[in-house]
Amino acid sequence: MVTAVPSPWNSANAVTLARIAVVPFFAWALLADGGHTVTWRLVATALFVLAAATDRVDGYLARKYDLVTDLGKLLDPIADKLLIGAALVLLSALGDLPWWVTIVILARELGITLMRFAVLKYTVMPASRGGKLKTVLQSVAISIFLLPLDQMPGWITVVGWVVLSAALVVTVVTGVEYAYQGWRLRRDALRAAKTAGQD
Ligand SMILES: O=P(O)(O)OC[C@H](O)CO
Repeated sequence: MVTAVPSPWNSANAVTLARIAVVPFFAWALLADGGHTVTWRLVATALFVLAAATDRVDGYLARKYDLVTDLGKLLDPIADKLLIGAALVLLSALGDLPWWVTIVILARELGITLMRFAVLKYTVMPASRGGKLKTVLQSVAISIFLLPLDQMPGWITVVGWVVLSAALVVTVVTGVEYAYQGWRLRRDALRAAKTAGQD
């Protein structure tokens, strides 16, 4: 029996592309009026939450309607990184998040993205369960830091830091796991090529 290969131009990937399309609007709302007015911060938070929530929708559509494609596996983490990266850089630029947090997270995300492209000749490395958990934790933490925290009870900032700390731990741990997985893929491919050369 021949199994039909889904087209990469499907509804799941369209949702992923829509997530990328929201990024400039989110950035514009966050920076509007100097970046610290309550209304615009709430608009930016709403846009971010909406876009971040689509991360569940594209995965659901892909699995339910057999729309899992290599393009989707590659594009989904990139869309998340663009949204989360924009939020982190802008929050740090506005003085609402320490730069070291943004640098640690972006270094991991950029490194893993480069590695995903480097191992493409062997396989497409999809998001792991840990990677998905990391994105959820990062998104929840960022949603809290996007809020006009100076106008809100102090405990919300404390919750934000607790979630962000958990996000940082999972970010680093899954980064190391992916790096190990990538290294093993390359090692096994080199071994196989060497064995084939000896035959
Ligand atoms: O940790 P990554 O790079 O696999 O990214 C995970 C995705 O953002 C989950 O949707």
